[in-house]
Amino acid sequence: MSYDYDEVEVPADGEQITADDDGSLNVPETPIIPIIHGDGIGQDVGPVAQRVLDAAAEATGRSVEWMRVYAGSSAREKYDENLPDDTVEAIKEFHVAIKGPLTTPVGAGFRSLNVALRKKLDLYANVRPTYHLDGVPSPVKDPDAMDMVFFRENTEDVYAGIEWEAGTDEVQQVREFVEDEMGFDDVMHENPLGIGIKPISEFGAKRLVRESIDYALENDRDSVTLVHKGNIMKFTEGAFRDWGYEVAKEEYGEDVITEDTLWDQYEGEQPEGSLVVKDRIADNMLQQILTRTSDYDVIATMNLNGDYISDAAGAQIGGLGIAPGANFGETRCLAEPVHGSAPKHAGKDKANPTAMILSGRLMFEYMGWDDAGQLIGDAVEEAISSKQVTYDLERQIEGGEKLAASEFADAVVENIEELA
Ligand SMILES: NC(=O)C1=CN([C@@H]2O[C@H](COP(=O)(O)OP(=O)(O)OC[C@H]3O[C@@H](n4cnc5c(N)ncnc54)[C@H](OP(=O)(O)O)[C@@H]3O)[C@@H](O)[C@H]2O)C=CC1
Ligand SMILES: O=C(O)CCC(=O)C(=O)O
Ligand SMILES: [Mg+2]
Repeated sequence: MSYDYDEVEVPADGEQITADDDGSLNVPETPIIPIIHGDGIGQDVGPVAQRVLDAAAEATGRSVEWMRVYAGSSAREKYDENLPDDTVEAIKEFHVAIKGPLTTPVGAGFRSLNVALRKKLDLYANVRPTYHLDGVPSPVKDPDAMDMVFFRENTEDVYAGIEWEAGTDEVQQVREFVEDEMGFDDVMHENPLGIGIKPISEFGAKRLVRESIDYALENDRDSVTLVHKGNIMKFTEGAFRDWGYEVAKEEYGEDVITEDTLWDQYEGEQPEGSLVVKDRIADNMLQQILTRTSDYDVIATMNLNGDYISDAAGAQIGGLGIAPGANFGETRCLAEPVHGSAPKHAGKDKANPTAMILSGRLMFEYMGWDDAGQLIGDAVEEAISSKQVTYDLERQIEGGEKLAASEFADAVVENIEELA
């Protein structure tokens, strides 16, 4: 196969992951995997996570040929742009990739490159499994009760970036349309004001909810909860809830029961092996994850709610340094931690690489490398439970040994070699 990239060097060794028409992946023993190290602490956690993933691959008789691709500051240096076509094309072509965080300026400047990647690659499900690792300090009494998997719609909502800046002709045009043509003539305060639009489609909602139910059924989970603010945003978040229930009722037959049916037919006692689909209003849900943690399992929600709730849930299992994630589309995966580029900690070799390492675990699992994934999880847990931790956990663990990001990765690699 020949590739036509401007700046990306395709490794001479290694093979491409390919996909069949039925959506199954063909993963060679030496796959080429694109990696974006990321901005800010991405410079620290990206390369060291790569080292841990190498060790796990090697310990299970495989190897990864990494292919550096660029976005954010690294792309500005190489290409003088934020998100080169090379990067998008490489991830498209090679199917499975991993990235560190990318910085987005607040209030002005370019739009999120993270969102752009998800949209351009149609990675519609942002999946964030949130579970407690042995030995990780947590602000809650029973951190093990947190074992949720967040499915966040990744391509629409106010996150899609349809908005107009205060003082522009465009915002005035939209204002006049909304007031004069649509009849909302007594709703907005006087200028200056900014306006944004929140698109939520049946297509987007249904494919996300479908993905979450499939996951729940395959993994013997007890429930999928649709999280929305549909009492207020009736035709967007309320519609998401309604479309979600439609998928559950129309596409899964008796495999799935709704919470209403659970009460009407089973007096609230969930039948063994069943999957219940329920819904909760988003503000209530943010307290329920703390007060009734074990009642929730798989969560399906829209882009902005999913962003907020996954950081909040991450705090319950020890903070953002620990929380992994991955974006999925048809035959594609782009793994990335929940956290951002944490600029104040950048370049100090101190940020916790666990979230990036465990995102790599998700990527390996997507590739069918479950044994390598398990090894990574065990090796990380072993390091943390023996109190070898980075600054974020050390400040909460009595007698903890504070390690640099690279030293923590060394400890995990050592554990991988011992456990293998
Ligand atoms: N997917 C992506 O690429 C994302 C990008 N971003 C972008 O990142 C930038 C910074 O965002 P910000 O709101 O500060 O959120 P961040 O997630 O970058 O950081 C917030 C805080 O979380 C803690 N933290 C985050 N990551 C780690 C880690 N690996 N190890 C230890 N602690 C960690 C730190 O807390 P403390 O200082 O208390 O130790 C840090 O100050 C923004 O430009 C934002 O747009 C944000 C989220 C996701
Ligand atoms: O794109 C960004 O800068 C922020 C995105 C974010 O917070 C997230 O996806 O969790
Ligand atoms: Mg976020």
